[in-house]
Amino acid sequence: MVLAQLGGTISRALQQMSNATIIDEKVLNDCLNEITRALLQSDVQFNLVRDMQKNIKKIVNLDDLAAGHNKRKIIQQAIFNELCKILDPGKPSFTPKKGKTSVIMFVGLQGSGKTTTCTKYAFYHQKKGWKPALVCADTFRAGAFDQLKQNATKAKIPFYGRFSCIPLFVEIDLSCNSYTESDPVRIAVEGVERFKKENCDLIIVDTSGRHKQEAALFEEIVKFLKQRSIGQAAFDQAQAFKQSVAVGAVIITKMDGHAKGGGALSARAREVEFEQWGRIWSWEKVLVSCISSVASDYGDVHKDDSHNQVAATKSPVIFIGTGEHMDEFEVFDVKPFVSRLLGMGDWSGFMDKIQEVVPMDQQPELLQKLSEGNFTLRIMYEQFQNILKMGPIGQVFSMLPGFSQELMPKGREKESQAKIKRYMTMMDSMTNEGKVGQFQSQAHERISNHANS
Ligand SMILES: Nc1nc2c(ncn2[C@@H]2O[C@H](COP(=O)(O)OP(=O)(O)OP(=O)(O)O)[C@@H](O)[C@H]2O)c(=O)[nH]1
Repeated sequence: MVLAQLGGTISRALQQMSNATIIDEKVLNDCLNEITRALLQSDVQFNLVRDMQKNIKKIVNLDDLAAGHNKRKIIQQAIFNELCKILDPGKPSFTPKKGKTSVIMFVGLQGSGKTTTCTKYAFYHQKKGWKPALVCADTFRAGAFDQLKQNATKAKIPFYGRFSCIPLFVEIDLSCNSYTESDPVRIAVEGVERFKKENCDLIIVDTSGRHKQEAALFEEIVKFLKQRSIGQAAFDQAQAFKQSVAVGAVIITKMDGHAKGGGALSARAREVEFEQWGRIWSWEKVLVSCISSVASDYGDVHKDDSHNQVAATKSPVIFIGTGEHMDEFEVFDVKPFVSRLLGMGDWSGFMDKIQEVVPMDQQPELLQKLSEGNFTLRIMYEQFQNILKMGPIGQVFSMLPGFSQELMPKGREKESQAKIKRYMTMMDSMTNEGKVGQFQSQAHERISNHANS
């Protein structure tokens, strides 16, 4: 993962600077040059990197810093702040409110990862106590409905959609309320209405991917907007949004693999096409655009395209996709992200994860047991379970200071996860065979022998 390499290189440059006996101009320049090289290799725009270097040199004027100043700390802080500046769109992101219905429509180019990300987004919120639902309005790609259905079923999230591969209007009554229909607008409207009645607070609509060059870009979604009888006033208002307001938020997908994600994340506002997004925006509030950080996904589209797309939306990045699995999905928040990138950890994210997996009502009980020295095999088993529930362990560990993603490539991460599962199975069979007592008394015996010797 290029981002892991970027983080590793920057941390190493900082470490080398910290190890120097005296911080002089040469040490500072070496450190900045190393960071600059790493950022450019990750596709961050040249101008941004050049400005960053200039700003840091302005802030860290070694001649002016009196003796006694902690130069290392000042340089580190300046680098941290400048990296945050590069990634910060300077605009708050859209945040849906729990308990209040929000309809979120996912848009993006073909293959950017919309269907996968819809489920990740729903799953993430479901774990936090939301009531999400998925609507598949992608009737263009055969298999899109099946893909969403499969993912939704796995995550136990209600879904609505229709098969597009079977001839029009042949209605097949399935238990999942899905039958054939090729009009995505109708499907989306029906799905949204249905889940509103069921009091879902996060209704996520997956749409079909569009190729950048298509003339009828998002035409069906605009139709959808009209059909929603929002009234002329609202429609006019929506027109007024044209170009000035685009999508509510952006999710960058495929930040794993060979993506040079730095560029996609740091893209700045620029006028580009997709003007229709402005109109779509006011329909039921929010559009989230999925943008792949892998520029080659778009075939003949220019390499720089992922930058342009983020820029086009002028919207903040809210999540990043880091793999094909449901839990390979991370909140994107500039400061914690930079902090993790530099191996400085993200304690608030870590605590958030812990609270997600250890139910609030069980936390005092667990603490009580631990404080009494009452650590049993059962507790250990439950904690292993919790670790697995927290998501990919590389993702979790990267929230701890000193951890570098480089240290845990995906293969090794899976290996560790598999080992934990093996230990759990062993513990399970020990419990079932009543061997726990035997094991514990053996362990006690060994401990007391050790203490006596
Ligand atoms: N490595 C990686 N693969 C991803 C990620 N997100 C999606 N994918 C993969 O990208 C491919 C396309 O994803 P889809 O979700 O089908 O994309 P889509 O935008 O819905 O596609 P269309 O509906 O055809 O436009 C699939 O093979 C996904 O598994 C990610 O974050 N990392």
